[in-house]
Amino acid sequence: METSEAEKEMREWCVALPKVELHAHLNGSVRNSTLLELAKELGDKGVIVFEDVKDVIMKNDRSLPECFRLFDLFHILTTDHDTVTRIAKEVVGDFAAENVVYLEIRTTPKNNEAKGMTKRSYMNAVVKGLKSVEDVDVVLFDSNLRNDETPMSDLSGDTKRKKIYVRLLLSIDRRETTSAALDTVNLAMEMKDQGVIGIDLSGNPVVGEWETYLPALEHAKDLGIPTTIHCGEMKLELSEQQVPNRKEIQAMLDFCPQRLGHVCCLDDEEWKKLKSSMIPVEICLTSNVMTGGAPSLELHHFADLYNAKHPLSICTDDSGLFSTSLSNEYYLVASTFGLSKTELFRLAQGAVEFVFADDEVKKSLRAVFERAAAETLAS
Ligand SMILES: CNc1ncnc2c1ncn2[C@@H]1O[C@H](COP(=O)(O)O)[C@@H](O)[C@H]1O
Ligand SMILES: [Zn+2]
Repeated sequence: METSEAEKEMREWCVALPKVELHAHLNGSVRNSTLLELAKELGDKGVIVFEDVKDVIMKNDRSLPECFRLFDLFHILTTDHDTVTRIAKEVVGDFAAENVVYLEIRTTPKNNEAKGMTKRSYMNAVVKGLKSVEDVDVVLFDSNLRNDETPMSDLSGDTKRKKIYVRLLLSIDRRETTSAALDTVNLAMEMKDQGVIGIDLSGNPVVGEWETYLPALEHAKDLGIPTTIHCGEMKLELSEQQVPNRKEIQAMLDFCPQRLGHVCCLDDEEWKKLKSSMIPVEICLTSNVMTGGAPSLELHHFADLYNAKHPLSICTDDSGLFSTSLSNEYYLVASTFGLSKTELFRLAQGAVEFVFADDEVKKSLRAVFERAAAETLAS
């Protein structure tokens, strides 16, 4: 009984904690209730069989290959302009509700001729969703920065409107060609004044080759667009695939992106290289354990990197797909690795330094954490 009271108090503390989310895929962050509603609509139209889809959505344990099959299904459910707008709006609302004060959402711009969709129109639909959030102040453009210093997260839980900075990263899917990847980078450049500030490389790690995306990532670098790369997310079982995988991890580290995602399966040399690089790592505990990138929470490489004082940020990856939240991920850090509230707070605060937004935003976020420190750490 006592434990559950303590757990409840800690969980509430993690919700109240101001947080920075740097690794969240739009289509992986959709609420299950929304997916079910969309599936029902398509079921009624005879496009899919609702009962089959329902079971897949509600299933909890998922291997990485299953995740990618599921994403193909999600994309059938979500990929029309109005639905993209809806999910973008909901996802921002959900993060803001748990006191995320700065959010980088990443999403793969999609061409879909049948729906009259281009990568640009897909992104316009995302931006429309971000602009249509009603209950929360969404700050989407740097030029919109206001000078007021209204606390964005209110730890005493009063009714002040929440405020959240939102920025967009455009993902290159590993299934894409060099030219499609280049299109995505050029689109990011075109949409710089609409909250797009970075490029991500993601998708099924057993698909595609580093050399295919490299020209696009180099192009981003030339244009001064920051990049984050999914790196070493899972062990490749087949021996003939282990070679390119090792080569790929090396190449990714050599590329020196601004951040790396996951880094679950590095060998000793690569760990050394990563640690000396000081490239910040986006840590996704639940995701890695559910997809097998990490053997268990207790054995997750978070502990090693944290003890080595490597720059880290705690992230959800796919909060919908893995039924988690950023507050829950912080709770798991505390309950698994025994971090104190002060250490947890410093971890959340530290992530401010790794955001892709400009210095003005960073300054404002630092102030949010400074203000929150006294109250949060006193309790
Ligand atoms: C679980 N670990 C993961 N590893 C690699 N890529 C992932 C991922 N989770 C999500 N994605 C990438 O994000 C897309 C869904 O969001 P968007 O359609 O872009 O909004 C997936 O199709 C995949 O490419
Ligand atoms: Zn990811």
